[in-house]
Amino acid sequence: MLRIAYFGPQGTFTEQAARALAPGEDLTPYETVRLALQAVRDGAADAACVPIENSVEGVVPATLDGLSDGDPLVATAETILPIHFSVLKRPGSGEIRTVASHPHALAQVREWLEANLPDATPVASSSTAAAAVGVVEGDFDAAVSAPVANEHYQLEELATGVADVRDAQTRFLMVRRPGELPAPTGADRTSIVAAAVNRTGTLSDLLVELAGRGINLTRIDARPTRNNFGEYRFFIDFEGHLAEPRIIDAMTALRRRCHLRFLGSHPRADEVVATIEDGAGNQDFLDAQAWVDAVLKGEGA
Ligand SMILES: O=C(O)C(=O)C[C@]1(C(=O)O)C=C[C@@H](O)C=C1
Repeated sequence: MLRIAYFGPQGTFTEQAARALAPGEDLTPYETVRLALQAVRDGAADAACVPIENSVEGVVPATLDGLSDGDPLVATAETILPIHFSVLKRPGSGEIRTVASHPHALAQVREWLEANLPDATPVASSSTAAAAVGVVEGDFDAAVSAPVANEHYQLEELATGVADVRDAQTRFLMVRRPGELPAPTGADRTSIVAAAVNRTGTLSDLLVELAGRGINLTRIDARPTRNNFGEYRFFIDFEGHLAEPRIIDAMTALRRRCHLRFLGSHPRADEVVATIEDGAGNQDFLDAQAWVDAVLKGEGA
């Protein structure tokens, strides 16, 4: 049985994602994303499930930072969950003066809170489930949690199906120590961290390597390196798999231009097939290489 670390405690959206990605495996909650990733680095877990990106609030900074520092980890699978919340309180409790949740969750219910609990002070907690635990323990009056949190904690639903934006979604990754990559499917995502020198046009130079090969980006984020003020790392996700000739061509070009960390190539949860422009397919790259090889051997010109 695989040992799966996940961003907990029990009752987070991440636990739901871990159950979907690793059904029947041995799941262990960790209080922070960093600790869940550390468990994999230390060998205490075979893989970790962590949130990466929400359709309303954007990336989860703790995950980006946790993947770019420390020993390398690579994503081997992803899942996307619909996100709507339940607001939980202690059974029979009175006035709601504080309402706690993960900052990403609070940001997704800001309008609902203004309309329904205008006098309650929002308080950040380490996760949506940690907020529910805090309500049980009397630290807060209400928690904005995943609906499944109600199965773990003895709380009462004040409201459910709460979301400022309908159809909000969060994408989660399963990450492991580097090893064999999942096979390409044609609907894959590759993730890298690029640390380029601070000079005019540096980001544009990196993006040109991808755009020039017809590779479609699915996300780009910048995070400070935390060493020198104003110095950033770029987190770039794009369509395709490292095993494809067109992606190999792009990655070798990027590797010459900047320091790269590979964060994985794996099937996309939404199964969206990669956009391939005319002349930019894998066979085009193979044909071009075969022509150069023939010229070198004196078999063509
Ligand atoms: O706190 C949780 O339940 C989580 O799994 C984290 C998280 C996030 O990091 O965005 C996951 C999904 C929701 O968008 C809100 C919180």
